[in-house]
Amino acid sequence: MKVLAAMSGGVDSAVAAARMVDAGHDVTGVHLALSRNPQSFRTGARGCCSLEDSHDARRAADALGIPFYVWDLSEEFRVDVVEDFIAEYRAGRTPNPCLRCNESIKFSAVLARGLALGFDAVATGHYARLVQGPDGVELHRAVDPDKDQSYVLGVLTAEQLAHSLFPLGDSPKSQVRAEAAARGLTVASKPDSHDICFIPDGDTAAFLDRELGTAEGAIVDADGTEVGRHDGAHHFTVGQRRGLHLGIPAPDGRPRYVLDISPVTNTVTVGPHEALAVDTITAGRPSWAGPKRPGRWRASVQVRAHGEPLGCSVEASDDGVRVLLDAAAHGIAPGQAVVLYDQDRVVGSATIDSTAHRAAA
Ligand SMILES: Nc1ncnc2c1ncn2[C@@H]1O[C@H](COP(=O)(O)OP(=O)(O)OP(=O)(O)O)[C@@H](O)[C@H]1O
Repeated sequence: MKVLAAMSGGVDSAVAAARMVDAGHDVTGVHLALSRNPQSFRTGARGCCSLEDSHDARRAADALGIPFYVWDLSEEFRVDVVEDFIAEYRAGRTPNPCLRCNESIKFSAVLARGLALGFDAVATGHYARLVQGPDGVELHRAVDPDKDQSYVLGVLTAEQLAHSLFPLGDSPKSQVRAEAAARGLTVASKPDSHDICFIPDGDTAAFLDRELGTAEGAIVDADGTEVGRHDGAHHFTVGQRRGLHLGIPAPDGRPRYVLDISPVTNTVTVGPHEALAVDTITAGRPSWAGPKRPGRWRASVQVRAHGEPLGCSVEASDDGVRVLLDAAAHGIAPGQAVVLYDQDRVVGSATIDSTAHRAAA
């Protein structure tokens, strides 16, 4: 097979590419330049699009003896990932940019280019497994639960999965690092990336302040009483407890959590933990990793990256899904994805629009 290995300059994608070479595929490495302002060698700051990363990816490709290219997808990334991220916060929602990047860059723009150039598949260092099932290729959780990235891959369609390869899904991270060292790859000890790649200093609030500006507004209790002030509703996420700096303590002395963000009135509503309880999720922009299931069916749902799977029933329509949780859950934020699983297998995903409590309806 002709395989395009997406090489970030990190240890995972270097080992993924190496395994593709070992498997006898005709492998070409590609590094994506995603930022117009790559971090300089002098700052030492690291993002997925820094010059160091591009250099590391090239060195890994050289060590593997494979051709290597850098593709500039910074405009697509700016529009589809960064602008979407900013717009979502502007709308009072909490986006997941890694998921959007997988959806529109790595397995869309890159895959489309790769297929047009005669490649059969894109291989990445994501931790997830592809399993051949009765209806085609299935996406499953990785064996290493701490590294499992099936949630951020939950947006991939059956068509995209058919042209994807995840060579690391069966391996624990420790094994991947040891393998990189044994192969003599210089990235073997490079630290894992954690933050949002286009915010390398990790200060999301400052990034959003620069993009959206600051705007003072009210923090109110559920009955509308003002209990504090904020300087930008985009600093908050539904379920957040820290950083509220309420002027007036709650009468019962218990902590308050963000219940709702209204961008129209620039108001943040807070309340006690139990007021966060919801058991019904309405989500749009659905995508299906296999055939869409009619009627009401059982699944487990993950509502945030690294969240626990929750038992639920699902009703799917053309424009979204309704998820009926078996038990109420707390802090489910609009803008995040619901990823639906059948055991370890991803069935599909959608983006949370609203939540409700059936008993309160
Ligand atoms: N700038 C990039 N260019 C090419 N591929 C990339 C880039 N960023 C990420 N990828 C691909 O997406 C995969 C997952 O990206 P993620 O940001 O989660 O990296 P990671 O788990 O830290 O992996 P790595 O150790 O390879 O950086 C990478 O393993 C790689 O295959």
